Amino acid sequence: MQPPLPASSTQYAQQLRQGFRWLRFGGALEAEYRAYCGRNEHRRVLWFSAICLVVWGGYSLFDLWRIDVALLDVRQQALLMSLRAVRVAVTAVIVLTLACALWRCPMRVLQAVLIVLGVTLSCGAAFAVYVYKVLGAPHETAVLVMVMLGVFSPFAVSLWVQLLVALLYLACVGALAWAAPLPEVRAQMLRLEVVLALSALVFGFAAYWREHQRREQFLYRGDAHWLAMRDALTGLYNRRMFNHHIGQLVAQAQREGQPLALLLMDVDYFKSYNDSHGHQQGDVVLQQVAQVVLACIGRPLDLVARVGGEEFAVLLYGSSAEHAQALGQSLVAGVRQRALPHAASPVAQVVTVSVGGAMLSPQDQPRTLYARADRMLYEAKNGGRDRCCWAQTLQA
Ligand SMILES: Nc1nc2c(ncn2[C@@H]2O[C@H](COP(=O)(O)OP(=O)(O)OP(=O)(O)O)[C@@H](O)[C@H]2O)c(=O)[nH]1
Repeated sequence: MQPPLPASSTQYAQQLRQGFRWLRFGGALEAEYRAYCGRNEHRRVLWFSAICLVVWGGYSLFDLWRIDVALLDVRQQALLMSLRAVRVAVTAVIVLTLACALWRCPMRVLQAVLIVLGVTLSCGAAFAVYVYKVLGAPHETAVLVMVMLGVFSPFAVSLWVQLLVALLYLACVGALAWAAPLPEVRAQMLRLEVVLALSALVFGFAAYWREHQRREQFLYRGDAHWLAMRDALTGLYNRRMFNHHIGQLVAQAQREGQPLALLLMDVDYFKSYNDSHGHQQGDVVLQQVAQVVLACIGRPLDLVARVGGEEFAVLLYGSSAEHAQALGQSLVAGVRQRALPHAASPVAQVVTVSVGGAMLSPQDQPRTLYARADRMLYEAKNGGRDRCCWAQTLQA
């Protein structure tokens, strides 16, 4: 359980200070951001592809109804058939995207399908305009700007991928202009190319700021979340998180019949240390002590918190009494071995700690377990400090 957050507060704050104008974070933050973005993507893509299906399907049905094949010559009929084949292919890609979102397929697959959808949908729409122009049928070029909106809407892909799709789209319109059999069709496709290039610029700019804002929100949220859960000096959990976890772990241990140990640790004569070495140096000692504790625990469910000024708590889930007692001794020895000079301490010439520990009993509440460990801590203090005392009985 320690630490559950991959990045530290300073990493979020540092990235905010550094900026991210290329829409990319450094180190592990980028992976964390992508995982954060991926949480609700399936639902968004589901809605997006459902809307695409309605719009694209609606236009396809409308075209089936309005164009009379009998009035076309053989070449025109072949062109219309190829458009219908394109319409079916695009509809299939939309349905595939819908299915991927519905069955919550892996993000990588969803992203790949969205790219294919972006390319086929936009190029399919450009091809439709081309065919109508060649057939002399009326068409609405504004639909293509809507397609551009569709290219820049999907949330699951980055802006760079969206721009790539837009470029492919523009290349497709350019190719159609080049292949156009009539000069007026070519001119129409070239005009379209200019309109689309301008709209890609506008939509791309808007998409840039949307992603920039999203990334900024992620960093602020990450920083605030980290600070709400952690002690800023040591990076350990704070008292609030400790209270939350002890309640959960006590309930879980009692439900599953697992042992749970609580150790409370307090730096000895810390007031004298601050008085003689200064508060800043005192802060360094607290950080060193936190490192000792972190070095001593290693199992995934072990939890360490700074629960007071110079007081730390360790929760060991599933740990035997022997293991917990040995760990208490290691904490005392570990801090002593750091050999942090403490000339004002009557116990030793170095910083020492006292530890009190207790095992959870079946009738315990979080507060009774805490009270028992706290009594042991006082016993360790009264017994001369620089030691670990353990509750002999399970009763509070
Ligand atoms: N440097 C520093 N000091 C702190 C911090 N939080 C609390 N303290 C100090 O910790 C000291 C705790 O003193 P006491 O509670 O009297 O305990 P003690 O001097 O360690 O004595 P014993 O616990 O009986 O051994 C106080 O002087 C606080 O000002 C902190 O974040 N940094």
